[in-house]
Amino acid sequence: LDNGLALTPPMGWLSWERFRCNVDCVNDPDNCISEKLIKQMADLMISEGYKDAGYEYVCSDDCWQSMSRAANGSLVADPQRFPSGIKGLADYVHSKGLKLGIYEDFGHLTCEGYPGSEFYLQLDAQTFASWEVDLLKFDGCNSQREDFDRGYPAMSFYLNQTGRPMVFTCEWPDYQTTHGIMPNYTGIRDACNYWRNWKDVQDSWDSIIDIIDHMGDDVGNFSSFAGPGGWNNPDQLIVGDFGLSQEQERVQFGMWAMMASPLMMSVDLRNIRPESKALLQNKNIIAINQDPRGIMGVRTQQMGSVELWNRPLTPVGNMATALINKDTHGKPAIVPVTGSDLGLVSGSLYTIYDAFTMSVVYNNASSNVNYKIIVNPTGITMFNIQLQK
Ligand SMILES: OC[C@@H]1[C@H](O)[C@H](O)[C@@H](O)CN1C(=S)Nc1ccc(F)cc1
Repeated sequence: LDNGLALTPPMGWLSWERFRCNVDCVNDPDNCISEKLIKQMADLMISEGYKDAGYEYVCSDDCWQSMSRAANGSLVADPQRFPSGIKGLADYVHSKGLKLGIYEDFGHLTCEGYPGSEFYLQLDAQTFASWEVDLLKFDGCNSQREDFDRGYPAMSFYLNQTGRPMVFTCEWPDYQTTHGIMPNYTGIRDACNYWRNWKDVQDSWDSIIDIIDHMGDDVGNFSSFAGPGGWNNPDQLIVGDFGLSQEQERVQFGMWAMMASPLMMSVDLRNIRPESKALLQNKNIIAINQDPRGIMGVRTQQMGSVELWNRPLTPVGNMATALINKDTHGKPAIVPVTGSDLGLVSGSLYTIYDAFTMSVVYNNASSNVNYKIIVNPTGITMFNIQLQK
C-alpha cells in the first residue's frame, strides 16, 4: 500500500499468539487482554531495549472490544478492561515514543465473536483515526469469501480518507490460500501494508516448518510482491514462548529475516529467557530483516531435509544465504555445497560472515569453490555474504 508507511517490515508486539482471548481479568488479572497488559508491554519495550532494537508497534489483537457498539454505532473498548479507552491508551503509548495497533474484522463478528466492522467500515476507520491508532490488523472471519476482494480495498480507502497515517495489515490471502483460492496479490499489495499468507502460527516447531514450507513453495510468486510499503506476513514470532528449542528459535528468527517478514513478537516480555531476548535483539539479523532494498528471500534448493534460501541485500551484490536442516536424526548435517549454491556469482570474491555474530567464516570465497557447511538438527546456518571491494 503506497501510504508512505512500512517502508521496511514493521516491528512490534501483538497480543494474540501468547495471550489469545483471555478476558478473565477477575481470575487472571495479569494475563487478560487489558490496557494494563498493553501498557506493561510498552513499558518493557522501552526499559528492556526492544525499542532501541527497532520494535515500534504495540498491538492489541481480538477481544479488546465491548460486546455492543455505542448508541451512535461506534465501537467501544471494554470499559472494565480498558478503563482509559483506546484514545487514552494511545496517548500513553505515544508518550513512550511507541505506536499503537488495534484489531478488527471485515465480517459481522470478529473470530472470537466481538462486534465486526461489516456495514461500519467508514465509521470504524474514522473512530480509529480519532483514537489516534497507528496500525489496524483487519481479520476476515464471519464474512463471505467473495466479499474480501472488495471489502479490504474499501477499508483501505476509508482509512486513507481519514487523513491519519495508519499501517493497514490484512488477513486477506490467508483465508483464500487455506481454501484453495489463488489470491490477487496485485490487489492485496495495492490495499495492504502487509498481509498474512497462511495459517495462524502456533507455539510449536511443526507450525514453524509448515509455514516455512508454504512460504518456500511461493505459489503465485507472492515473494515478488514484497517490497517497501507491502510485505508477506508468515505471522508472529514465537521466540521466547514455550514450544521451541533455542536452535529452533534461531531458525524462526533467521528465516523471518530472510523472508523480509514483519517482526511481531508474542512473548511475555515480563518473563523471557535471556537467550531469547538476546536473539530478538540481535542487530545483525534485524539489519537483514530491515534491509532497505526490501527484496524477499526465496528458497533456492532442497537437498533432502536441508533447504537453501537466498536474499539479495544492500548494496547490490551482497546477500544473505540460509541453510536450514529439518532432520531430527540427532547429528548435525554436513552439507557439501559450491559457492554458486550459496549464491556467489562467478568472477567475484566474497567475504562470508556468520549472520548472527558477523564473525568471518570464509575469506576470498568464490563460486567454484567447494564448501562443507554444518547445520544442526532443527537448526540454521546463516551467512551474511559481502562482495570484496
Ligand atoms: O481471533 C483473532 C485470531 C487472530 O487474530 C489470528 O491471527 C487470526 O488469523 C484470526 N484469529 C482466529 S482464527 N482466532 C481464533 C482461532 C481459533 C479459535 F478457536 C477461535 C478464534
